[in-house]
Amino acid sequence: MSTDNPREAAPGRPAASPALTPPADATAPLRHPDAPAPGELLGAHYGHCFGCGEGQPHGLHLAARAGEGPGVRVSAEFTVKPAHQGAPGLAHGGVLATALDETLGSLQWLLRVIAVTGRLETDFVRPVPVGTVLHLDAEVTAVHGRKIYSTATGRIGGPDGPVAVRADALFIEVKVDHFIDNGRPEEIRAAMADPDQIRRARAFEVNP
Ligand SMILES: CCCCC/C=C\C/C=C\C/C=C\C/C=C\CCCC(=O)SCCNC(=O)CCNC(=O)[C@H](O)C(C)(C)COP(=O)(O)OP(=O)(O)OC[C@H]1O[C@@H](n2cnc3c(N)ncnc32)[C@H](O)[C@@H]1OP(=O)(O)O
Repeated sequence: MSTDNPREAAPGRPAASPALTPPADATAPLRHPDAPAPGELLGAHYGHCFGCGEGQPHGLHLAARAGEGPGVRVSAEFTVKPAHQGAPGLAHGGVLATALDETLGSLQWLLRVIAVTGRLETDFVRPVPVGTVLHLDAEVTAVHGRKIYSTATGRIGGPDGPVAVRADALFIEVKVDHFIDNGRPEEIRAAMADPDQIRRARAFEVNP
């Protein structure tokens, strides 16, 4: 994985908006003691997730791993398929934003909190052709109460290749009730009847 700072790699890039700038009293993120080990595949948090689920034929099938080294990091790979096109032979920008969102979301496995995306700011730096393997890295930069600040890059040509897309994000911690109260009842009923899904949901919660 490249160690360069994605912000430094982007001279002239405007600073993230104030909502994505951690306040002065934000703290460094803590990797939970029961977090997956560095290098471990994280698996899907929900089988029908468009980003990571195995049950979505045209989904991204993003496979994320717990990051190596210090900090709260993950890496992931996403292969751009013909179903992901926007322009002929090129990935759709919204699909690339989804890949960044999903990679950032998978940081929750390491924090062991459940959170949803509140804000996602994306830079599209280079076009991404169909067939590309996008090498994604994401890291939590700070935590303030329920607010989780994070950043991600997607590189082409290899884990140290040039940055094609990048994002800064704010995730907001929620309880599992967020899904139970808001999701369509049939999917919620099915998820709650699936012991494997309950186990996956609990893997995110320190105090389920
Ligand atoms: C049994 C069923 C189990 C099923 C689940 C199974 C497993 C799931 C487990 C984990 C999931 C794991 C991985 C997921 C991986 C990837 C998925 C991709 C992630 C997504 O794709 S997820 C979908 C898109 N996402 C949404 O669908 C969110 C819709 N939205 C809301 O649901 C609310 O909007 C919410 C909850 C965000 C906040 O609502 P709220 O009422 O709880 O909190 P409140 O408004 O008080 O905000 C508290 C503080 O955050 C600040 N704040 C809030 N929003 C902000 C914004 N947008 N910009 C800047 N600051 C913001 C406030 O300013 C305040 O800041 P302060 O504390 O400083 O005042």
